Amino acid sequence: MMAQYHRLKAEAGDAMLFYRMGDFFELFFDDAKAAAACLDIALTKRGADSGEPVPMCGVPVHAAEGYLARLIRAGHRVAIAEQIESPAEARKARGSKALVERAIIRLVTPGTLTEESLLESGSANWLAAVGRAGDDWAIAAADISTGRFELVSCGPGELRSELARLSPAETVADANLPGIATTAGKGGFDSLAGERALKERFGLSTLDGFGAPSRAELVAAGGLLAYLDATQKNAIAFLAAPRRIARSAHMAIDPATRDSLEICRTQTGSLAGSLMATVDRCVTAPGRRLMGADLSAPLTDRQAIEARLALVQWLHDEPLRRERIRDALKAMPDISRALGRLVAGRGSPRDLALLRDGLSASAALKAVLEADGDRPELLTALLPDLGGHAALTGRLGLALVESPPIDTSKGGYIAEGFDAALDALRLASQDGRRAIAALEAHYRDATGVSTLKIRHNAVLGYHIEVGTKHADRLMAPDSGFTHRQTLAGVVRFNSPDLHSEASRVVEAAAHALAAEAAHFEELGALAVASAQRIAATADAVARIDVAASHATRAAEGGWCLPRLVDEPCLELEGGRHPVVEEALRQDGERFVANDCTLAADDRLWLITGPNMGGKSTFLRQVALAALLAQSGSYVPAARAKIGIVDRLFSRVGAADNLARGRSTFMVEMVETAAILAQATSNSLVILDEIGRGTSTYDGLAIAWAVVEAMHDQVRARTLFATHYHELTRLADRLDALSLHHVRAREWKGDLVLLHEVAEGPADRSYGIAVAKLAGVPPLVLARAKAVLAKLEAGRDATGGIAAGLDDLPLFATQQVDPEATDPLTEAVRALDPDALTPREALDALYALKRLAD
Ligand SMILES: Nc1ncnc2c1ncn2[C@@H]1O[C@H](COP(=O)(O)OP(=O)(O)OP(=O)(O)O)[C@@H](O)[C@H]1O
Repeated sequence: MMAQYHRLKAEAGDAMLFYRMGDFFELFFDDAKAAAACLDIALTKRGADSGEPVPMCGVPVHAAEGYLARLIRAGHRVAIAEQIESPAEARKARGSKALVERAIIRLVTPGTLTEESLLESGSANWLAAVGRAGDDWAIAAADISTGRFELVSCGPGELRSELARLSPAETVADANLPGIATTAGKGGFDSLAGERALKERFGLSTLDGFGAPSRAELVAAGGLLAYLDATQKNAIAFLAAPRRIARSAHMAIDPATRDSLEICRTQTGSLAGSLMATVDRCVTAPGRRLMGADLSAPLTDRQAIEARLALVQWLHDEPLRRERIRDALKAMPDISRALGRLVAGRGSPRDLALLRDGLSASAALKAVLEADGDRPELLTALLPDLGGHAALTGRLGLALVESPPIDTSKGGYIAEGFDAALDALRLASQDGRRAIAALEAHYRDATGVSTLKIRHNAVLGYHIEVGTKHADRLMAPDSGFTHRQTLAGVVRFNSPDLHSEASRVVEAAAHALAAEAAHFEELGALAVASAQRIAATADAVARIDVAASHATRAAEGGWCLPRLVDEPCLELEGGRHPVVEEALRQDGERFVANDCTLAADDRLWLITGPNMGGKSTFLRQVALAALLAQSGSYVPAARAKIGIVDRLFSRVGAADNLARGRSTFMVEMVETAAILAQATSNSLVILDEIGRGTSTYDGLAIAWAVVEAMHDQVRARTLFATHYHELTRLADRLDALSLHHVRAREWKGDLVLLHEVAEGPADRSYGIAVAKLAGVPPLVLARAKAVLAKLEAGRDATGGIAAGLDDLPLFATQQVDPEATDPLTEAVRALDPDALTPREALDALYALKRLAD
């Protein structure tokens, strides 16, 4: 057995090996130690290997899923080694002491899960494979729990953003990718192998139907399919035809921006408090997953966005229609995941019932939608996908009981009346059970033992049981009973009549079970045959659910339909931050709405004002408005006009980020550099107190230069919040920059924050007033005031730290002029190598070196 174990363990590699022994999965050696610690189960010892006791632990097979979930969540991967023959078969084939043959039937990894209990219903579970061909990179991503399959090409700089959009449960690659956690792939990262695997998988002779994937995409797809084959073994993971996603089709949002805007998760990793949590009103699991995908990847194609918005508006403007449709949606179970399990061969009759109910519900939804004449285009396009399953639902409706069990071993999921032969078998088994009950009554009479019972267990099957003191009566040679077993307190017997009735029951039940299993297989195959169309239905339902959710949320919060335009502007009237607004409302406070009017000739807003004044909130609400609008949602504002944003950047100055324990200033500068390199004139950039993580002089200097570069070079719509009051001087020189501040007032010595964004610079900084608000002791406050007075007097006398900056040449004239020369260049140009002797050449070299020094 140990030899077999070691062979399987070698095949499992770094995955833990679940080794099936009867009713348990056993783990040995280091696997046992790691699993016992992670699962908090007993670590024992068994036998010896090379003279050492073998550490061991085990989990019962029927409860394995729960343990698997915990191991996967803790970052382990698990290989399942099953018995692939019964002990009887092993004995028959290889003698009485033969070892049962085992094989790894599946590698359970975070990116290849299909079980309900291992997955989050509200989010997709992506497995991503990264491929590369020369300078081109690509990601092939699959969620085999629902069959989604995407191919995305990207430049080397975009890889992280794309992975951040997908947020995969597992990423596989051929080699280590710096800064990205990956699992080693299982080969196949090769464009020819990829092409072959895709063709084979989808039964095609050419991939033109998939839009002729790029070489890098084929490399990625090859790696992905090889990994799926290696982990799923003989089961076929569910994959719909791949969708090629053009990188430019959605707003580029890099990982730092996603973190900072807390789109699907907060910075601490929770759903509560994220944008998703405040926006989501979906009533189906596929809808919730699509909502997450939409918010993670807002569109850039105006028409596509407007098509989504038209559907939302259609649902928003008619509350009764909306409620009718949401009611129909509520009846919809998660058919995508049920289908994923069935395709992978891990489905149950319960999954078939989910399909039956879900597909009937979608047909009902279709009827509700068709009752409305004037439909938006997107809905008309979705309608056909909602129906067309009548044959399948009809058959499932007849075949299955109302709510079938997940466990098939006891049968009972095929409905009465579906199969006459099955009904007859069930009847026979029932008759037999009734006959056994009659036999029990008869034996009680005949023996006079009123406590006599006919029982059933796995070892003896049906048997007669009496208390020890009555046993003698049945022991008599002519009693007609045969003794089987004596236990403390009871004695057990058999009889010819019982034996024949019991055989009838057992045989009929076994045949009934087999008949049910055959029906399950046939029905499963029927469902799997229409997998692609069922997946399309699930997608259509999800799209409608998302639109209904946006409509509901907009109606709840009084949000507006945004107008999208191509020119780079961003106008919000009465804009609000949805998450902060909700948090304030829970505390019974009111959110102060603010306007924003960025335009080509007023594209950089410099915002000053006291701490806690609402600068960060304002910045983020503008970014979120663009993100929501482009993902097809209404916007928390009274009016919104938004020029399509191609890339969104949000950076928070180092000091705000301290809790994350990085070398903060460095990170801030790296990220700022990325914005300066990547943002375009169609981007939206939010910079919150950039430069504050270093000394005042350095920080101001960097902030100053970044503002100039954003204004002159990048020309993106930019909101820049800062405490460096000195920056406001830039307004005199940069014509598309304007000054704004969050208002505050001091009233009877106390600071009142108004959270209103107004024009012009802040009159002063109020830092000490905020400190007072925070409860800094009066003595310290008094001292701070004295120090401040001294500093301000000094500043007034010298012009402050920014004195002289007004004389600085404009940023543009600071550029390196390619024509300008320096003495070293002139000296080099003056040399004529052909006219020099070796000795003169050496002298010239010394002269140049001196000049350089
Ligand atoms: N428009 C608003 N209406 C009502 N309350 C608001 C508004 N904006 C912000 N607040 C409240 O003020 C708090 C502080 O806001 P925010 O973090 O945006 O301030 P800040 O100016 O960026 O502060 P700091 O400079 O210290 O980072 C928020 O948590 C919120 O409770």
